[in-house]
Amino acid sequence: MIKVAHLTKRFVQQVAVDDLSFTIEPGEVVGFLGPNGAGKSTTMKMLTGFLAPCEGSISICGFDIERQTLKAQRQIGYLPEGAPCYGDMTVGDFLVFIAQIRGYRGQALKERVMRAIALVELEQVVEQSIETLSKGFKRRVGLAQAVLHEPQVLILDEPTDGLDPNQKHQVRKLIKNLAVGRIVIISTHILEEVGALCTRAMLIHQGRLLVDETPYALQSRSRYHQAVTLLPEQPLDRQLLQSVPGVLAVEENPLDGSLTLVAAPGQVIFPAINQLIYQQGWQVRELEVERGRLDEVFRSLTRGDAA
Ligand SMILES: Nc1ncnc2c1ncn2[C@@H]1O[C@H](COP(=O)(O)OP(=O)(O)OP(=O)(O)O)[C@@H](O)[C@H]1O
Repeated sequence: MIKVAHLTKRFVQQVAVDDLSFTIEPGEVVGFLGPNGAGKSTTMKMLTGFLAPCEGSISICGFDIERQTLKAQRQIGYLPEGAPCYGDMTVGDFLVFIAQIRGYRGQALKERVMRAIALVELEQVVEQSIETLSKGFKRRVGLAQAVLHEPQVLILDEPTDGLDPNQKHQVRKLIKNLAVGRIVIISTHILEEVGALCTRAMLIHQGRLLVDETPYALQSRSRYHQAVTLLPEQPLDRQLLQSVPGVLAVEENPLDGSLTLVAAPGQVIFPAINQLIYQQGWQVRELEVERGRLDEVFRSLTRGDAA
């Protein structure tokens, strides 16, 4: 378990982290969200013991990060932002080096390195120098060093930043596999990642914890929660659509000519819309219900508008 109480970090110019408190249980995958400069990386650096807090306490699996730093750090695998590695080393040599730093020798070292290589599927590049790898493989090498000692806690700073969609998919799959029974904290600017990967979303803004809930609950704050979007094959009677009970607004999407019917808060409009389409005999090519738009929720919360 991770317990954070009243965590605060001040730099000369500003407060980067401002009185954060939370606990995280094994099995949780927590997404740190927030605009640039929100304090996500600073929080991660304090969680991993690389930066001392000004105030507050952090306990990692029962070990205090300031008083029992090494014991706490043994529980943690950390992928820093950008995943710096030694570029001129081969992947294999780098992982052996990390295993040695972690205190492994002989057969145990060999086994750890082999297991990490297998876990993040690095077999084909073991002999290659790190600087010649694609971004996706570099990130995987970063993940391999983070999981080598099989830590209970994984802290991953923007693990899919800059990757192409295939690589993103692969790294997310890896993280999901690694998450079983562990605590995983990732920071990300990619909102879809939160829905795809996380069991819990923590939105940090100006160093403060603004929201701490499931990704679904976060989506439900959207104006478009339960909205129905339809792509008609003919012009539809908008007034009729607008008059359906629970419909708050009808919006046209000029890019594809589809219509989005916004539901009033707490209303479910899909069945009534579906019925209306059937009754009127309208030809509709696509019809879908939205869970909500995370980018809109993110913007409204971090700009201070009501969500
Ligand atoms: N070593 C430092 N010295 C002074 N200020 C710092 C230092 N590290 C971070 N900051 C400041 O603290 C604030 C929080 O930075 P942090 O890197 O934690 O944000 P972030 O949420 O990770 O941002 P991003 O999404 O851009 O990575 C920023 O205003 C940053 O400029």
